[in-house]
Amino acid sequence: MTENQLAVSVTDLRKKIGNKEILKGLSFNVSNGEVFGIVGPNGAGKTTTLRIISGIIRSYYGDVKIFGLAPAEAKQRGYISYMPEDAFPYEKLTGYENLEFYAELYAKGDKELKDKYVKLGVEISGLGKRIYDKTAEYSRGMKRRLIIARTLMVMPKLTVLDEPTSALDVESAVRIRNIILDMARKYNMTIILSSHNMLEVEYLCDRIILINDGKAVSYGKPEEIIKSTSSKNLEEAFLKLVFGD
Ligand SMILES: Nc1ncnc2c1ncn2[C@@H]1O[C@H](COP(=O)(O)OP(=O)(O)OP(=O)(O)O)[C@@H](O)[C@H]1O
Repeated sequence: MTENQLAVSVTDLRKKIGNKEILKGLSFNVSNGEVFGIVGPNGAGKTTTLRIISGIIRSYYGDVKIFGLAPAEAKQRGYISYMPEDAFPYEKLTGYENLEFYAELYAKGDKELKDKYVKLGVEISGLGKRIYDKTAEYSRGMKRRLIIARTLMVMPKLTVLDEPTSALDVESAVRIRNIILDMARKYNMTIILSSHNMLEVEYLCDRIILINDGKAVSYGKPEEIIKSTSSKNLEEAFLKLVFGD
C-alpha cells in the first residue's frame, strides 16, 4: 500500500492517565475508502483511541498520522468529522437548525457549500417533515439519526463514529447501520467506528482491530479472523482470543 492510499496510520500508540496505562502500543492503519472498526469490551480503550485520532486528546506517545498530518492539524483543516458517543443535538433548535449550525462550522462562510451540506444532511437523516420540529420532541433513535447525518453531511476526508448504535432499539440501530453502509458505498467514504457489538462490525466493516485492555488482540478482515480461529462468528473468535474459550 502506498503512502497516499493511507488515510490513517497509527504506530505504537501509548497513552497513560495518571499511573494507568490505557493504550499499550497499538498499531494499525486505515486505507482510503475503508470502513474500519475498533472493537472491544467496555474500558478496552476505544474512545481514547478515537479521541487521539480526531485530534481531541493531544498528548500521547507513538506516531499517529491522518493523511500524513498530525491529528490536530488534520482537525484544524476540517478533514475530520467526529461523533462522540454521547453526542446530542441542541434541543432548543429544530433538526434543520441543528444541521445549519454544524454546516456553518465546516462551510466557513461559503453559503452555497453550507446549503449543499444541509440538503444532504436532511436526506441522510430520513426524518422527512420532522426535521422542522424541535429536537427535544425527537425519540432517541431520531436524535441519533440527526447526529449521524450531521457528521456525514460535510463529506469529511475521515469520519469517526464512537459507538454509533449504542443504546438504540433494533429498528433504530438497523437504520443507522444502513445509513453508514449507504454513505460508505455511495461516496467511498473513509469511516472509523467503534463498537462493542461484534456482530455489528462483522456486518459493517472491511477490516477491524480487536482490542482488549489497551492492546491489540487481532487485526484484519472479520472473515479472516473468524477463519483463523475456527469460529462461527466474530463474537466466538473474540472469546477464544481473549479468554481461550
Ligand atoms: N480521563 C480519564 N481518567 C481516568 N481514567 C480514564 C480516563 N479516560 C479513560 N479512562 C480509563 O481508560 C480506560 C479506557 O477507556 P475508554 O473510554 O477509552 O474505553 P472504551 O473502550 O471506549 O470503553 P466503553 O466501551 O465503555 O466506552 C478505561 O479503564 C477508563 O476508565
